[in-house]
Amino acid sequence: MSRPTLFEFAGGERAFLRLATAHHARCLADPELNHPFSHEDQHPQHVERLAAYWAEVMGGPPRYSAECGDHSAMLTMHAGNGDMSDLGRRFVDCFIKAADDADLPNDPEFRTALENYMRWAVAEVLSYPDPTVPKDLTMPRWDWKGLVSGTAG
Ligand code: HEM
Repeated sequence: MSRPTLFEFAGGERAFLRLATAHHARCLADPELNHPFSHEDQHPQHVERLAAYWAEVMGGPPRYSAECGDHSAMLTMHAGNGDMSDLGRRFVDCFIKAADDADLPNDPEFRTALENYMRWAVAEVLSYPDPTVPKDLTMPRWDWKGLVSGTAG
């Protein structure tokens, strides 16, 4: 029998929704991260979109690509903000703690894969301090061993 994807192992869409909800709550509670997340024009479905994005990266259905946008659009949304390394560290920290809040499986290999993904993903977001992001970057796919396919960042 083949090993489940990280998406399946986490518990599927409901688990990712719990993770994104917990992560967003932690971002709002952070004294620095709450600023970027406190704009009035915040997308009303931000948490659902974030959950769909992470789920797709971890082997879930391609809902983000089908309904929300592509990887280049996601990076463009974060680009052009100069040095965000402090926010990036805080973002990773919130993500690690949110995995506990959301009751994701406590398996050490699973948690390491999640953490490695988020460190990699934040580094990619931070690599665009200027507004220009290449078009048509493919969605990354992350598995137990790391990056399987998609942008090399
Ligand atoms: C420095 C760290 C980060 C900050 C401060 C940040 C901040 C934000 C903000 C302010 C939004 C827009 C919310 C809205 O108006 O709806 C957003 C959207 C989003 N972010 Fe981040 N983000 C960070 C890192 C990341 C990373 C590393 C990922 C991916 C792993 C990510 C994935 C997304 C996605 C998928 C959306 C929703 C896009 C959509 O609505 O289609 N973010 N982020």
